[in-house]
Amino acid sequence: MIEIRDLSKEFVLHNQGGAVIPVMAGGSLSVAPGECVALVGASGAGKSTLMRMIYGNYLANGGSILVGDVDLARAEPREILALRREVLGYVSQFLRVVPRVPTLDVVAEPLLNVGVGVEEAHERARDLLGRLNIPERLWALSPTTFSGGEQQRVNIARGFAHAFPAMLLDEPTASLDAKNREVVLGLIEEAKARGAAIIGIFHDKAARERVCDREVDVTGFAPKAVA
Ligand SMILES: Nc1ncnc2c1ncn2[C@@H]1O[C@H](COP(=O)(O)OP(=O)(O)OP(=O)(O)O)[C@@H](O)[C@H]1O
Repeated sequence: MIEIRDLSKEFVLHNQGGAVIPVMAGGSLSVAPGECVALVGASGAGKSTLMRMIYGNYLANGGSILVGDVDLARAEPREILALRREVLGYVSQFLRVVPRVPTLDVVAEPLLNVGVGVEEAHERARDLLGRLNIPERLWALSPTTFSGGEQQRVNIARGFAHAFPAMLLDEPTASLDAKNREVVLGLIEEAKARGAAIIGIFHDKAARERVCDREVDVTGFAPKAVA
């Protein structure tokens, strides 16, 4: 489902004399439906950079990143937007929303975007918000004033609303209490069981060991030392 081949990436710092920072050269990784792969490696190894390239936020310098039949290293912006709507989900660490939109609509929106009816979308949103212990009295309010933990859980509910065939998870259990951490691990397991291919960054080692099938150390994607 996700097939990365011979990926390379370097950053050029135009405001610092055009300094070139090579981050990746020859990275390859493949994730099958129903599989969860954890990206590991020391701070600065390139985990976030790889996730951003897969999501189409950073452009690769070489190689290919196939998600389904779209190559993110070459795709047009409209193809990337369609892929993000239908195929590739991304659960970031922080919620970013349009102000004044009620929480229930924030969570239901990804379903409405793929053509699910309002009733069904709201039903799924209510189910997720309930499971993630967001009190019902908050569902009609915008999450902008919610606590950090509540916003994170709304973000997770939104990220898991549509059954994306491929998902990127950036620290999905960070700073959650034990009860909600358990709910999120359950959502990840359900996504795997329905065939989602998942790539995640999990600093929570126990979570990683429970839901991930293998670890890939992105240090191995670093450019080999050049003389
Ligand atoms: N936008 C950018 N411009 C320039 N350099 C960048 C940019 N983003 C990342 N880098 C560099 O790429 C390298 C990899 O960074 P990245 O954030 O991907 O690491 P990481 O493995 O996710 O680290 P951490 O675990 O600390 O989040 C670092 O050397 C970083 O300085």
